[in-house]
Amino acid sequence: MTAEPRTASHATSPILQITDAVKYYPLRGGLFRQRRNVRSVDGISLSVAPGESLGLVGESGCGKSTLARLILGMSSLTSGHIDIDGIDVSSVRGESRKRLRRTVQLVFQDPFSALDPRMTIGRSLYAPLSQNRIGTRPERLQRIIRALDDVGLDPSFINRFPSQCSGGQLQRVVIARALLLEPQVLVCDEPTSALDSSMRSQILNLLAALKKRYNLTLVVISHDLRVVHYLCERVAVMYLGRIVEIAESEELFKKPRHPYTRSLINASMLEEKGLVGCASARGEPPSPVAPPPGCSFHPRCPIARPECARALPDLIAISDGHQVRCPFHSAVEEGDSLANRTDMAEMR
Ligand SMILES: Nc1ncnc2c1ncn2[C@@H]1O[C@H](COP(=O)(O)OP(=O)(O)OP(=O)(O)O)[C@@H](O)[C@H]1O
Repeated sequence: MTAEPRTASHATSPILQITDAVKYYPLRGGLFRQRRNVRSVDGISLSVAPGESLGLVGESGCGKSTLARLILGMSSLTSGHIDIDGIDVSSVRGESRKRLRRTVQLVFQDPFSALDPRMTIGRSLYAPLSQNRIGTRPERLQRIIRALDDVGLDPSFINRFPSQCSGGQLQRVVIARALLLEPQVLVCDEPTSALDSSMRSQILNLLAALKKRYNLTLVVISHDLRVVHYLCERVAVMYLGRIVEIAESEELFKKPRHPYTRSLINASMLEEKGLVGCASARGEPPSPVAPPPGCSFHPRCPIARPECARALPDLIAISDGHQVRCPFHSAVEEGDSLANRTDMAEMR
């Protein structure tokens, strides 16, 4: 691995600004037909600088993909505001939706389902260019060849069908398709979870190199902490629709301050030792339909006190760029940290 993936860039104004984003899905039915909601995203505020990479981590169901869909304008906000490069994502229609597509693109999790098996790679790549009326036919072909070259594939892939490609090659095609409209922001939802470990490193290296070459802003969603540790300058930890901790990647993995972040890191290290299936924190995550009162992590928290059940703690700044939603954060032990592990180096 040669590229230096993580470099900080905070001086400029944000390209992505999320302000108090809420997404509730109404639940119908139930015994007394009462109105209830799944609180998928429950008041998230974030800003991401141009060229920065932000990781979103948390257990399954914490709202990572919902937040990604909101950023991409694929789902509407219940309340709050999302702005990408001056585009108000919540009110995009017609031409501004096209502008949004040219600004932010999604790298899908599963390359096998992301591409139509009946279409050649060339036709799959041609479609977004013709839909957005970009260039003449020869210019579109040139763009496709350049995008394939960017991801390390030669022009012969234009005539191949997905079934004639490996999983790693297909993920490269998916990344090429995301790059075709020259976006500034790439949202990568579990970009390597469908790949084996050797392919995973290659795709991570490719994303890091592309970020550097095109000054891309990355929002990386992953349950694999090593992926965000490798690719991201900052990491936000989500629990039940809220951010519980956010910090520069190195700081977060060396000095996690929220008990939930600590337990995620512990679980990640146990999984690497082959103890798969171990819970990241004791018990199951509570239902997002009826989250516990106060701090929603308190029923599973090893350092919970009676007052944790009473009021939702604020996200408080404990050092420059490091915020944590726990007033008892100083009781969280540092212990062994993911950032100190030698096997983290193997990702590079
Ligand atoms: N369309 C929907 N209707 C109702 N509930 C939904 C919908 N989409 C997501 N949810 C619920 O919102 C919560 C957050 O889901 P989301 O997929 O965003 O979590 P996640 O962190 O991305 O999980 P995973 O890692 O498993 O994809 C879950 O409880 C999920 O069941």
